[in-house]
Formats: sequence, structure tokens, C-alpha cells
Amino acid sequence: MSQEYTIAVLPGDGIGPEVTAEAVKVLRVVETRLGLKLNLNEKPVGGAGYEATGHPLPGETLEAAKEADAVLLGAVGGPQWETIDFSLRPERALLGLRSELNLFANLRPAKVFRALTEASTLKPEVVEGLDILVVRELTGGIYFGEPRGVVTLQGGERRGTNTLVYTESEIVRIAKVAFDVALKRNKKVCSVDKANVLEATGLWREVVTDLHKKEFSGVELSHMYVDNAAMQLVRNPKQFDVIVTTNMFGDILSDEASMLTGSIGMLPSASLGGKTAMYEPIHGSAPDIAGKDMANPLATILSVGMMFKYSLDREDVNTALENVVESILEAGYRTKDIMSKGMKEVGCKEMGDLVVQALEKKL
Ligand SMILES: NC(=O)C1=CN([C@@H]2O[C@H](COP(=O)(O)OP(=O)(O)OC[C@H]3O[C@@H](n4cnc5c(N)ncnc54)[C@H](O)[C@@H]3O)[C@@H](O)[C@H]2O)C=CC1
Ligand SMILES: CC(C)CC(=O)C(=O)O
Ligand SMILES: [Mg+2]
Repeated sequence: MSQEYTIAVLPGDGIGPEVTAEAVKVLRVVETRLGLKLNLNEKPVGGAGYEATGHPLPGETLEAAKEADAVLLGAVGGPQWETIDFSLRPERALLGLRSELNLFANLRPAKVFRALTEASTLKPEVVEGLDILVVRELTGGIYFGEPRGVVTLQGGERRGTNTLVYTESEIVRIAKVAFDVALKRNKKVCSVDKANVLEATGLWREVVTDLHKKEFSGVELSHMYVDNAAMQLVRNPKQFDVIVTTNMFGDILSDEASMLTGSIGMLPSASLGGKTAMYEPIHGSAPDIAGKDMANPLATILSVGMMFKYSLDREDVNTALENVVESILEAGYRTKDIMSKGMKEVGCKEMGDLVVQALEKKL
């Protein structure tokens, strides 16, 4: 009997469907080569969900995600939905999925592929061999805290509010993920906060320190304020191994870290914690390049690799995919975002095809 898995595929908006289509091609190759049965259950999410049903996270999409063995998501959002009520914006679907599936731990690996050291915004020697992991808290912090919203005050002026909240248990569980993963890597964690001004992250620092003392003293722990961390990431990124941080700081720092690898189109992610995990590139729907076959699909394809590693018990597929991506880059193929002189520019589809061809030979 072949192993059978159901994967909820949520392409979303903008370049979401383009990069997801390439990742699906890769899933199909793995299915054939490994003799698996993959039931791909495609559903609308984000702006597409809103247009289809009036809600960015339709009930049937959430149900499909909950019932699946894993979720693959492209990206959501776009200018056409920027003026609708906040509660119906495409981005709310992401927050909804993350909290409904209890995906409190978001792993964002920023690895520099050998062939791309020249594509980084930094000097090759500063990024060569760079391999850092941002562990971002994903279901708490300022993206979820209450109260939130915009109210009109007496006199007519409007006031917008968002609230940064963390409980001790939320901090402990994400810190545990970071320490555990550090034990399998280089036993080094940097916790990033703004403990000098924000009480919630003062608590974060205290709780991380206590947990470290009690359970993870074999891991080297340091603390850094987020403003300094943002600067250190572009000054000397190799000082970091695992970075653990809050929802918003992790969101921002991982976009920054992606440019060390050459492009935001290179960074995959895994969102873990609940029964069903979700896999998505860290980038958004990139409306500026949507529909032009220009998007880099590698972040989404590498997210499929993470899916095999964390949800489908086949870490070898993740390794194979990383090797395939390295070989394609070594052969000089580049999407526009990582293009440099003397290289061969390809579109989103062609990059997907190259991965498929190389993977067919490898598996
Ligand atoms: N996970 C998600 O679904 C996310 C959704 N968004 C939404 O996406 C929309 C656009 O947001 P932006 O701030 O512009 O961020 P973005 O990540 O979509 O784009 C930022 C820049 O990076 C480029 N880029 C992104 N992905 C790329 C890829 N795969 N290949 C080549 N270039 C790529 C874009 O062309 C753009 O110049 C907004 O509606 C935003 O809310 C933003 C971030 C994450
Ligand atoms: C809805 C946002 C939190 C999406 C985003 O920027 C991200 O998760 O990286
Ligand atoms: Mg982001």
C-alpha cells in the first residue's frame, strides 16, 4: 500500500498562484518517484477567498486546512483590497489560519546557496556559508493583541490601537522550540526583544533567561535589542545561528535576512505547533510582478522541502531539493530578482521546470 497524504493547497493572490503552481509540479514529481499518493485539495484564500465567498478565509478553506496532513500556501493580499474593512482583508486569512491551526512557531531559514554569494547585498566574504534560522513567534504579540482597531474620538479625530501582549506560557513554548532546534544545530540562540522599553518583551527576556537556566544551560544564550539586531544582521550576520523573537520582530528581521541570501524569493518557511503544519514562502503577493512570469518560485519550492522534512517524515526529500536548487544555481540559471552579469535569466515557470527535471534525476 502506498502512503497517502492530503495536502491543502491555498495559492492565494498576486504571484501566489504562480509560485504555488511550480511547487505543485515538484510535489507531483516526488509523488511519482516515491510512489506516494498525494491528494491535493486546492481552495481559495485571501483576496481570492474574499472574491469567491465574501470572506478571506472561507469555512471550506479552513476545514480543508484542518483536515489535511499539511498546508501549502502561496501568498495573499493586493492593492484592490487595501481599502476594505480590516477584518475582511486578505492578510487576516493568514492570521486566522495560523491561530486556528495553532501554528505558534514559524521557522525561517536564511541559508546562502554557494552560487548566490555574489547575489547578496553584502560582500561575499560576509555571507559565504551563512546559515541562520529565525524562529518567529506566530500566534501572539502585536498582530493578535486586544484591544485593536480604529475609533473616532470626541471632536472627530481618529485613534488607531494595536496591543503587544505575551503570556509566560506563550514565551516558554516558542523559546523551547528555539532551544530544541539549537541543540540540533550549533547550540547558540540569540533572543531578540525590545526589553528596554516594552514591558511585554521585558517579560520575554526574563522568561527566556529562566527557561535557559532551568532546562537548556547547554545552549549558549544571548539577548539583543531589535534595533541592534537589525544592524548586526547586515554588519556581521555570521555571529548568529538561531534567532528567537516576537511575531512582528521576526516578520521584519526575516525579510531583512532574506536579502543576505540574494532575494526574498529564496526564503521558505514552516509554521509548526498544531496537528497540521503550514508551509509558505516568506514573501507576499508581489503585485508589482504578478502575472508576468517573473516571480522566483524557489522559496515556495523549498517550502515543499520543509513540508517533507517536518510533516511527511522524508527529510531526504528536503535535502534532495536543496541540492537540486544549488545545482541549478551553479549552472547559472537565475530569475530576475537574483540575476547577475553572465547568468542565464529564466522565468518562474522555467525555473520550476528546471527543478522538476533535476529532481527527476535525483530521486
Ligand atoms: N505571507 C503573505 O501572504 C504576505 C502577504 N503580504 C501582502 O503582499 C502584498 C505586497 O506586499 P509587499 O510589502 O510588497 O511585499 P512582497 O513580499 O509581496 O514584495 C516585496 C518586494 O519583493 C519582491 N518579491 C516578493 N516575492 C518575490 C519573488 N518570489 N520573486 C521575486 N521578487 C519577489 C516584490 O516584487 C516586491 O518588490 C501586500 O498586500 C501584503 O499585505 C506581504 C507579506 C507576506
Ligand atoms: C499578514 C502578515 C503578518 C504576513 C507577513 O508579512 C508574514 O507573515 O511574513
Ligand atoms: Mg512578512
